[in-house]
Amino acid sequence: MPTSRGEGQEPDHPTTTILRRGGGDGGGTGGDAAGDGGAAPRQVWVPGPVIVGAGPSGLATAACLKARGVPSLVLEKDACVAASWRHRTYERLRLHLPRCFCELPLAPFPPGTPPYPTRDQFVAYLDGYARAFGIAPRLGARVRSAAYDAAIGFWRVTADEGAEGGGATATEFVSRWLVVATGENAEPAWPEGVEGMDGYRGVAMHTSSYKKGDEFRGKNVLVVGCGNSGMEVSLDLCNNGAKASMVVRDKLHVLPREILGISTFGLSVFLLRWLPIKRVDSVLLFFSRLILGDTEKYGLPRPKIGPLQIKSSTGKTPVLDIGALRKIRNGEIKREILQVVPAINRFTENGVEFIDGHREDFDAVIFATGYKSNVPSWLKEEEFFSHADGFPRKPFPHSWRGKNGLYAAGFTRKGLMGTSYDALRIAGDIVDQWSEAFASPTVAHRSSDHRA
Ligand SMILES: Cc1cc2nc3c(=O)[nH]c(=O)nc-3n(C[C@H](O)[C@H](O)[C@H](O)COP(=O)(O)OP(=O)(O)OC[C@H]3O[C@@H](n4cnc5c(N)ncnc54)[C@H](O)[C@@H]3O)c2cc1C
Ligand SMILES: NC(=O)C1=CN([C@@H]2O[C@H](COP(=O)(O)OP(=O)(O)OC[C@H]3O[C@@H](n4cnc5c(N)ncnc54)[C@H](OP(=O)(O)O)[C@@H]3O)[C@@H](O)[C@H]2O)C=CC1
Ligand SMILES: O=C(O)C(=O)Cc1c[nH]c2ccccc12
Repeated sequence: MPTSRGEGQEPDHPTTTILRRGGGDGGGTGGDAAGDGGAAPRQVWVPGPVIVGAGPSGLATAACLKARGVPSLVLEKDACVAASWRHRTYERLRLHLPRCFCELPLAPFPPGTPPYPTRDQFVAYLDGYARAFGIAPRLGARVRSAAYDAAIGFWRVTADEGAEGGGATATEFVSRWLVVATGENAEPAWPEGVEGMDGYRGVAMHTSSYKKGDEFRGKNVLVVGCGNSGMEVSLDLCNNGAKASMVVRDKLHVLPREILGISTFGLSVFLLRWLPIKRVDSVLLFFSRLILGDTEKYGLPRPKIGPLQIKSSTGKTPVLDIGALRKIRNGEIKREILQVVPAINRFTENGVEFIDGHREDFDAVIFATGYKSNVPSWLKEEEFFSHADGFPRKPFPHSWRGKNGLYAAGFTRKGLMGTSYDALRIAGDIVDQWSEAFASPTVAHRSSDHRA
């Protein structure tokens, strides 16, 4: 194993070693010198990969590495693992794909888990997963920059720690490998060009902050956006006695969650083994019409291209209906169909003005306008990751590996199945290099000889 030049082991992460502390006090091992205003960040050498993000993708990658004897250091900005699921989803959320497509490698869901696990069951599964593989991420470590240092052949990853207490401490982690696992849904996407939000007297929020419908009982709520979040939040509002209206700005595919008792997703995966994607789309649309009726009649016209083709080319997930469509049909969820972008022109004091000029009062406006990657805000690399959207430039199945030890876990636009694929591929690739490092004196020498 490559050896370190550092002074001592970090107590909570035995895989890391302090190389140098801020302010140039090369000899100290305590935390005293770290984070002095303006001082260089303290440095920690990480023998295995640095993984950014302790969601399903980061945990799965760390577990696959651990199972094959390679340590890693997971950096997580929040105070817990699975923070997106725990803190940025609503209470009644269930996985919309059956559990067999959402399991992470090497660990099935516990017996008794229902076919579509609830959010709390999924979070408990992820907590147990981290425990089972002994993954103890460095929590409260927000990565603010990462760059490859070609001169030494290592990644320099800088994280701010302890920001909650006021004074953030910067630490630079130095590693041969960097796994980006910050997620496709790292930040809420707000529509641009909607003015007047400051003067709006009601509640304006993104679906990532929506928890439950009770708070909106009896209220008039506008949901902007009609993906799975918009549909499910509208349904939850409706089930909790709120009056929901939904902005639908474009055509979309709504599919039943199940067809003939089989999950629509499972059926798709099965059919794709035998048929081209276009034919599978035809089958799905045939059954969807049979089960849901003609969605155009309810103001939800379908795009010309099929749902799986759209998912595969743009990443846009079809809506898997869990009951909202019936509410739309019954008029319990009102549609504000507006084909123009942006659909809302501006906020008024008590509601919104739509692009066609009509105004309506709303007690709350919930943006279900999706998410974006945050990779461009911190990764100083543009060959593998696109700066425009923060995704790898190459689509699945080539999206997992870049150059110089850079990897992406969970950017396949294929949900948790994509996460498992990435984790296994990435771990396999790093394990091969790790084994070579043991065998080859050159690589081992290069690692151990590094002085930051
Ligand atoms: C509401 C919702 C429901 C979904 N349901 C399903 C489903 O049923 N089935 C399915 O297959 N997929 C589903 N998805 C897709 C979803 O993206 C994945 O399921 C999964 O959460 C992706 O895991 P991840 O680890 O890649 O990202 P995340 O779970 O988002 O984890 C990323 C982690 O990185 C951390 N992080 C971000 N930036 C930094 C930084 N700069 N420094 C340090 N840490 C950072 C975050 O705090 C977070 O903990 C759903 C998505 C949403 C939004
Ligand atoms: N139960 C579950 O498992 C759930 C899973 N999810 C998953 O989470 C991910 C994110 O889903 P979601 O949050 O719905 O995001 P999506 O990106 O899937 O959907 C965003 C929606 O907002 C619309 N939109 C964006 N900007 C505007 C605007 N300015 N005015 C009007 N409409 C706008 C989009 O329209 P357009 O299409 O025209 O761009 C689209 O309908 C998906 O992968 C989804 O499948 C989400 C909820 C529940
Ligand atoms: O939940 C999501 O958004 C997913 O990405 C899961 C998913 C991947 N491919 C699909 C095709 C149809 C519906 C959901 C998905």
